This record gives sequence, C-alpha cells and structure tokens, in this order.
Amino acid sequence: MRKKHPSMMKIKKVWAVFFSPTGGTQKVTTTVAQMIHKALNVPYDTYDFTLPQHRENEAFFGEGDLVILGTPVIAGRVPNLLLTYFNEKLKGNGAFGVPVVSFGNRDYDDALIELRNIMEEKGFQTIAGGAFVSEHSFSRKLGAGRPDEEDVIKLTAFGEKIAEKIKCGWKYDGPAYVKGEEPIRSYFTPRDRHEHAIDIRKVKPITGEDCCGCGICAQVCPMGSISKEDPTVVSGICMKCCACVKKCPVGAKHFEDAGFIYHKEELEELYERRAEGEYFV
Ligand SMILES: Cc1cc2nc3c(=O)[nH]c(=O)nc-3n(C[C@H](O)[C@H](O)[C@H](O)COP(=O)(O)O)c2cc1C
Repeated sequence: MRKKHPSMMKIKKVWAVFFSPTGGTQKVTTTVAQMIHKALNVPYDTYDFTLPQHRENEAFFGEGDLVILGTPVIAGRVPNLLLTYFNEKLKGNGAFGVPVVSFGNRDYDDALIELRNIMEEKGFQTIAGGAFVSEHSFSRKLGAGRPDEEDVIKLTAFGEKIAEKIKCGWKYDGPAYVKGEEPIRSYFTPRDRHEHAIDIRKVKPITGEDCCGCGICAQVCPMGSISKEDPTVVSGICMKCCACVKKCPVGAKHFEDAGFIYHKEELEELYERRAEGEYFV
C-alpha cells in the first residue's frame, strides 16, 4: 500500500496547549483552537502547563493532532524559563502545529518566530502562526480588557482560515511563514531616563500588611517560588508574571522596586495606542 504523506493526515484532535499566568494567553489559544474544533468537527482538548507540577510530564503529541501552542511574550521573546521544558518534554512527532504568542500591547518582536522554530525543532509541522494582544502582566491599563470582542473576531477568523487550509489538503513544505527576524534578536531591555539598562531579573514582589495568608499566590505562582506555609516568603525565581499580584483577593502583593515601577509607567505612557494582533496563514 502506498504510504500516506504525513501532511495529508486527517486531524483527529485539536489541542489548546498554553502557559498563561494571568489568563490572556489561555483565552487567545483556546479561542483559536475551539474555532478549528467546530469547523473541522473533531474533538478538542486543552493542556495547561502554567504550573510547575504540570511541566513534570511530557507533552507528547503525534500524527492526527493539531496543536495550538501559546506563550506570553517576555522581553520580546519566548519566556526563557520555559526553554528547558520545551527542550526536554515537548514532542511533536509529526503533529500539525500553530505557534501563538500573546503580548501586552508593546510588541512581540521575535517571540513568534522563536516559538515557530521551537515547534519545528520539536517535531511539529507548522501550518500558521499568530500574535495577539492581551492585558500586560505589569499593568491594569496597558491592553486593558484585551483580548476584547474585536480581538475575538480576529482570533476566530484565524481559526477559520487554518481549518480551511486543512480542509483543502494542505501539504507541509517547510516552516510556516511568520513575522520576525533571523538570527533572532536579543531580549528587549528596558532603559531608564539616562538610557541605562534596568535589570529587573532579581526583583520580587513585596507582601503588604493586608495579606491574610490564604496562600492563593503560592498556588498560582508558575515558578512555585512562593512559600505555601508563609506566603510572604518568595524564595525562588520570579518572572514578574504578576499572577500573585492580580489574583490576590486583598491586593496584598505588589512591586516596589524603583526600576520596575519606572519601566511599567514608561510602558503605560509610550504604548497607550491600540496595538493590533496579526496572523500568518
Ligand atoms: C517580564 C515580562 C516581560 C514582558 N515583555 C513584553 C514585551 O516585550 N512586549 C509586550 O508587548 N508585552 C510584554 N509582556 C506582557 C505579556 O506578554 C502579556 O501581558 C501577556 O499577554 C501575558 O500573558 P498571560 O495573561 O497569559 O499571563 C511582558 C510580561 C512580563 C511578565
């Protein structure tokens, strides 16, 4: 019997696979995946690898899977704290792949092309890619309320176009075109008013007196860095995702570092305009 070309395979399941500390990437990824699921009339599932315990097992896919993989943009790139996980645990095995990044209204720089390359290296056949806006981790103003209705229309159109491409018997002929530069540029560096680099890598959240010790912050920290016994203790790495800040029921977690505050306020001032998401199918 003639061997079926792998890219002529029938899609058996659509997956939304995401890392999403404050929920924006989750909404972006699931909206696209659900549209494809409806259009192709195949089962849909999710895999949320935001929490450390969910990054212990392999994320193993194969022929017949269509995987929408989403991460936030961190300093214009894929979060570097996820690179080891992708390298060791992500397996495409010929699945169709769609890299998707969500960014906080500044820019996504080379994050999308970097995620596409990661998917290709991990054995996915990339078919399309997209970058969409969601509220900035640091702020309640920057990209507030995004993805909004207008974004959902765009996300849905993106999903429809991918489904159409598959229905038309798309054949893999190399990595999907997405916007970005190669070689991939270095991480975006925030600067102070004297153009000196602001280094926020070691900055950690402070816990105010309102803390009632409920431990929600420890449960939602994607780095597992907040003590469950004493949530005022932040002993591990902090990626500044602000899940602890935004999910604290009494608003007890915040950042006081002068460099962090300067950067956040500058972003709010410079990127007030509405950035638009874009996709490549
Ligand atoms: C440390 C850090 C750096 C970020 N860098 C960028 C950036 O370069 N460009 C941008 O537009 N948004 C940036 N963001 C914002 C996030 O990409 C954005 O808020 C994302 O949608 C958050 O996803 P989530 O809601 O799934 O957590 C950054 C966020 C963090 C925590």
